[in-house]
Amino acid sequence: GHIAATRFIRDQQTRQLDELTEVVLRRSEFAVDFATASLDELASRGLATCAPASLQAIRLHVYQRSAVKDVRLVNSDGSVICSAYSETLEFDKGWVDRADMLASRDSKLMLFRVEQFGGDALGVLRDIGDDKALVAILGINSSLFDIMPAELRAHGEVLLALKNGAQLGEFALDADKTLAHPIDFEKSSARYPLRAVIRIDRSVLSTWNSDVYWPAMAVALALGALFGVLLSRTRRMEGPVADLDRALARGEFKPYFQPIFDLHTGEIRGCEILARWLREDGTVVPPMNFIPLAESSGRIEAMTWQLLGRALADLQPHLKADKDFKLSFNVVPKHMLGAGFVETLRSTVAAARVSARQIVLEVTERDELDDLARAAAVVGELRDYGFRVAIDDVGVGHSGLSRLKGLGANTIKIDKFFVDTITVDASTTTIVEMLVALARDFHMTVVAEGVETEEQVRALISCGVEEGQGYLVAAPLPFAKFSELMVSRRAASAAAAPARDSALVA
Ligand SMILES: Nc1nc2c(ncn2[C@@H]2O[C@@H]3COP(=O)(O)O[C@H]4[C@@H](O)[C@H](n5cnc6c(=O)[nH]c(N)nc65)O[C@@H]4COP(=O)(O)O[C@H]3[C@H]2O)c(=O)[nH]1
Repeated sequence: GHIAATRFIRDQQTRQLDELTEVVLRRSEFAVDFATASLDELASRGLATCAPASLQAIRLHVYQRSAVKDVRLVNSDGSVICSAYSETLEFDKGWVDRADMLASRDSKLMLFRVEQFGGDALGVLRDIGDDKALVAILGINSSLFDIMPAELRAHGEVLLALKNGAQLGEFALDADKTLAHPIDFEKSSARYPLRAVIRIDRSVLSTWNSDVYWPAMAVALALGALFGVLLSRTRRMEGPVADLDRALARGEFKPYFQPIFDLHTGEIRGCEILARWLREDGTVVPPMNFIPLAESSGRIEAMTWQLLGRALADLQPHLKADKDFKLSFNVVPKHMLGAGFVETLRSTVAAARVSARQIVLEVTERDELDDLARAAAVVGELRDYGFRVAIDDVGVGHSGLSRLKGLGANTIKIDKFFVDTITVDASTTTIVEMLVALARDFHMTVVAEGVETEEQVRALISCGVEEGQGYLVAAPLPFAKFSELMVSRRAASAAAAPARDSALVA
C-alpha cells in the first residue's frame, strides 16, 4: 500500500509538471502564432513600408495588441529599415543578423532574441516578398510564466529559451537562489525553435500533494482487495469494447445539455450536447471514461449519430419555436473527414425537421488536423449547407492560429483553462484579448468554456468575449432538467419584460 501510494503521488506530480511545462510552451507558441497572424495582416493591407501613413496604421495595430511591443521593417539580411516606434530602437542592446536567426517549420518565419535594456524580447521575422521582412517584437512577460502552483514557486524556476540556447526569460521567486537538487521538466516545440523548462528542487516533491497520501493508500489497499476478488472469480471477463457495443445496442449513451448563454444578458442562446453513459445499475459514466476507447475502437461514429439523433428528437420543438437557438455537438476530426459524413448529417438533421443553420459542429483542436486542406474543404461544404462549425478547446490544442484561420470555422471556443486563470493571471487576459482580436480579424465569434463566477464574466466581457458556457448558469443536464431550466428562464424574462417596457416608455 505504501509503495503504491507513494508511486501514485510521484506519477501525479510528474504528470502535473509535464502538463505545466506544456502550458508554458503552448503559451509561447501561441504568442508567436499571434505575432505571425498580425504581421500577415499588416502585409496583406499593404503596410510593409516606411511611409508615415503606414507607420501610423502599424502603431494603431500594435496599440490594440498588448503582447506586441513594436513592428519593424527589415532588409532581407535582417538589418532594420524603420520601426513603428522609432524610439524603441534606443532600448536595443543588440540586433542579430539574419544568419543567426533560427528557422521554424514554416521557412518564411524566423525567431531570434532581441537583447534590450530592461528585459529581453523575442523577435519574430516574417518574410514579405523577396527582399523585405517584417519583425514583431514580443515582450516576454514574467506573468506569462505565472502558472506554478504556490507551493512550488519558492523551489522552482521556469525558463523559456530558443533552441540554440539563447535564453528568453528565466523566472524564479528568488533569482539568486540556486536549487540544490534540480530536476528538469522540458518540452520542445515542433513548430518553432522554442524550448520550455520547469526546474524543481527534488526536495519539494516529498511535501507537495502529500495530503493525498492516505486517500491514495486507501485506494491502493481497496484496489488490492478488489483485484484479489476478481482473480478468484472464474467467470470469463469480457473486454471493455464488448461493453461499449452492448451499451450502444441498448441505447445507454444519452445526451446531456449544457446552456450556452449571452455573457451580457444571461439569455440562453443554445446548448452543447455532452455524452453520458447511463449504465443499467444507475451509474452515470463521464465521457472521458469512454470517448477515448470509443474513438480508438471505431465506435465513436455510431455513438455520435445515436447521441445527435436523441438530442434532435428531444430539442426539436424548442428548435422549431426559436429559430435562433443553436444545438452544438462534438465530432472527432476523423469522423468528420470520413466518407459520407456530410450526407448522413444532412439526412439526420432533415429527418428531425431542423434547420442546418441551428446546428453547430464542435471539432476539437486537441488532435492535430493532419490534412488541413481536406478539413477546410469539408468545413466549406458544411457551411454551404448552412451548418456552423466551432473549433473546440482553443488555446490548449495543437493547431496554430494560422490553422484556425485556414479551417474556415465560424466560432472559436476558448478552453476552460484560460477562463480559470483569467481573474488571477494577467497573461491570460493578454491571450484572451489576442484570441478575440484574431477572431474579429477572421470574422469568427468567441465562446468561453467553463465559466463559473460573475467575476470571470466581467473579465471575459472586458476582453470582448460575447458568449459563455459553464456551471455559473448550469452544468450539463439531462433533458428533463434542461427543459425545466428553459421554461423557468423564459417565465422569468417574460415577467421582467413588462417592467422593462414600462421603464422604457417612462
Ligand atoms: N469544472 C467545470 N467544468 C465545466 C464547466 N462547464 C462545462 N464544463 C465541462 O467542460 C467540458 C466541456 O466540453 P468539451 O470541451 O467539449 O470536452 C468534452 C468533449 O471533448 C468530450 N465529449 C463529451 N461528449 C462527447 C461526444 O458526444 N462526442 C465526442 N467526440 N466527445 C465528447 O468529453 C469532454 C468532456 O466532457 P464533460 O466531462 O461533459 O465536460 C464538459 C463540461 O461538463 C464549468 O463551469 N466547470
